[in-house]
Amino acid sequence: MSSVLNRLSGPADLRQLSTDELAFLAIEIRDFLVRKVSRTGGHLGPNLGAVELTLALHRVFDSPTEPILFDTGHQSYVHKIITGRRDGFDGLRQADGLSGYPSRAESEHDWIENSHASTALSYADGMAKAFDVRGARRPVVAVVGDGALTGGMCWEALNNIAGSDRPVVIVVNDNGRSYSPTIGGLANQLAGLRLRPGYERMLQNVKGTLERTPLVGPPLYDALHGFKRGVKDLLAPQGMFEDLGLKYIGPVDGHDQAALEHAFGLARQFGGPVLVHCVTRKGYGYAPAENHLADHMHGGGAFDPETGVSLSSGGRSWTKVFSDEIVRQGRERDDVVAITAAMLDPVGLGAFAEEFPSRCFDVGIAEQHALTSAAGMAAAGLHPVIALYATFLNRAFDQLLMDVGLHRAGVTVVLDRAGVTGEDGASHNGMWDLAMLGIVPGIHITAPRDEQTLRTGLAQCLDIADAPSVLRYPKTALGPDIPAVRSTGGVDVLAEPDSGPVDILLISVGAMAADALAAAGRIAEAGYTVRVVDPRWVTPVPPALSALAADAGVVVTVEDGVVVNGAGSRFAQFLREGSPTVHTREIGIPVEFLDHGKVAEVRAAIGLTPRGISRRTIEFAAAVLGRGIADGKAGGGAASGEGTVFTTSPELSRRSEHRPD
Ligand SMILES: Cc1ncc(C[n+]2csc(CCOP(=O)(O)OP(=O)(O)O)c2C)c(N)n1
Ligand SMILES: CC(=O)[C@@H](O)[C@H](O)COP(=O)(O)O
Ligand SMILES: [Mg+2]
Repeated sequence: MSSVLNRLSGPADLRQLSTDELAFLAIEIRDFLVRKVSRTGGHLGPNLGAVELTLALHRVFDSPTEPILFDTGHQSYVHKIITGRRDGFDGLRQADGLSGYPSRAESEHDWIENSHASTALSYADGMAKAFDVRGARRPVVAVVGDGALTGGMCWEALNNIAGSDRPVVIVVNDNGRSYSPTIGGLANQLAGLRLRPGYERMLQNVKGTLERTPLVGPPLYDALHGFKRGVKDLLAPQGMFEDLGLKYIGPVDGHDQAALEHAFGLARQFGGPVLVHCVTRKGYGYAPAENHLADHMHGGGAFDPETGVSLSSGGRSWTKVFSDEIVRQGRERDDVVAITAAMLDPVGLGAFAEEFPSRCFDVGIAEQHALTSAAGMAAAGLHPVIALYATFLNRAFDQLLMDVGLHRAGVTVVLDRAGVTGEDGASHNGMWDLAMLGIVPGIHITAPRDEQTLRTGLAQCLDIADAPSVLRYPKTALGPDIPAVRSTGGVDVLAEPDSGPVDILLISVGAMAADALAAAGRIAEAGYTVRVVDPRWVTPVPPALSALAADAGVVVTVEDGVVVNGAGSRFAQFLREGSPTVHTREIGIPVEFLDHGKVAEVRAAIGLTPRGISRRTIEFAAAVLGRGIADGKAGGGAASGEGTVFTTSPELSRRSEHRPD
């Protein structure tokens, strides 16, 4: 059979295909996904599991008029292939290339693009209400994973959807996994339903026989139709959904094209809120993914398509250091417990869970619940450590503020993927935590710059029993330790000229230290004296910053977080209280949604590089200190000297020769 994939230009073409052509297309798509994603990296497992489901949806529903929404969106590659974007996969998740999630800029078939889980049902509810108000009632389809279904917003939406007569079609893509097996009562309920995948097929056979039976057949089928509810209750107790007022169809074999299309046809015909329970397998059709027990190749970088083995080296990572340190702490303190929101291994809690199975809790994709549940644990005498990706804390701000902060609960939140994360696009950058959390009364926030300060910082957080504490670090590779030249009042001085006052105090937040030091080298070459410090704690602001600022002409902060109300803003406000005339400048991430691309590319685009930091710092110093960049070499200002003697720790000065750009 000649390629079907190559002659596919849009969903309408799907409806002309024969059963055999569809089956062949599914094979071609799987082969395409493995070939492309093996080169670019991405979410292979989820998409291999959604091939037949997505094909069936586009054959039964008329996208984009009848919207098809993907919760989280990481499983929408097949949808993209079907909707004319096959040729873009060589640039998947790359700057100016195809997004790894739905993107309204890419296609009219993409209605939503937030990669935070558990939102699709709410969007669907809203759209269905809008179509109603506009007198343009039509089905809205939301594909939601069993993992996403553990998120609270789903149940808020279900409450609204089930209570209406609007045609919202909820397609549960149930593969039993988030990254690891999905947890909780809902998962058990779905698992119970999954055990009977033959249910729909059995029903089809009965229906077919009865329809062929003249006279008694049809009325008997109607009777059976009523009985079907009973049969299902017998075969698949699914009262949960039907008691909510949702019609339940399933469980359907999520890889049986005909069964899927039949079920979606029933759902479309029903014309009201309906849930179709599709049982799929993550990684289906590609043995390395099916056999990858950790997460069925849920996500990740480039890999060998023959074996599925990752091509990226393990190497040191912030996550691995946290993973090691939390186990160490867990051995010393039996009050330390850990919480993950369905990301046990990605956030580095796998080792802790293995050593302390009774002290590690996976709450599902339920960050809000994680925070308040942790507050409950703290109230009962434990010290919980919640490990999240920074961006996913956004939705749990009120819980952190009120349920933890107001209650002065000793809860530690460890934020991985803080700062620019790059390839996962706008909604995955961990860029809002410093700006968001600084307003929580009593909160303690630390940003380590290396392994040593991560370990120390975590231990210090665990010693805070009467307030929330937060420790945050990035996705980027973990470099060598950056020792301090000296410390003053808890503030680490990383580099300074040999003598006293300086033109510029450069405050580096957390993992920006290496870039800040590289920038300082450039600044010194421009003839300015500069002291680089790491305050270690963003809040409470270390008082020693005041004296350091008093000894500088200008103060510049650099952080991997939004620059409005970020750490720099807080330092500036603190310093102004002590010295109203202090000149401060903040360098960080602009208040924008950043397009996907490699971390280095995104940082370069926003000037968060040694070159960008030094340029903006020098411009600011020149403007305030009254010296043009050219004559900056003349020294003057708070300190002078031809060029600048620039003291860092010995090993550091060797390294700064090879400064990152
Ligand atoms: C609020 C939020 N928390 C965590 C994540 C990280 N995350 C991305 S996909 C995923 C698992 C999703 O499982 P499921 O919905 O079952 O989809 P599947 O990958 O199985 O198709 C998680 C936890 C996220 N995207 N959003
Ligand atoms: C959708 C999803 O799974 C995200 O949470 C993201 O892909 C995580 O990626 P990293 O773990 O590579 O940062
Ligand atoms: Mg799943």
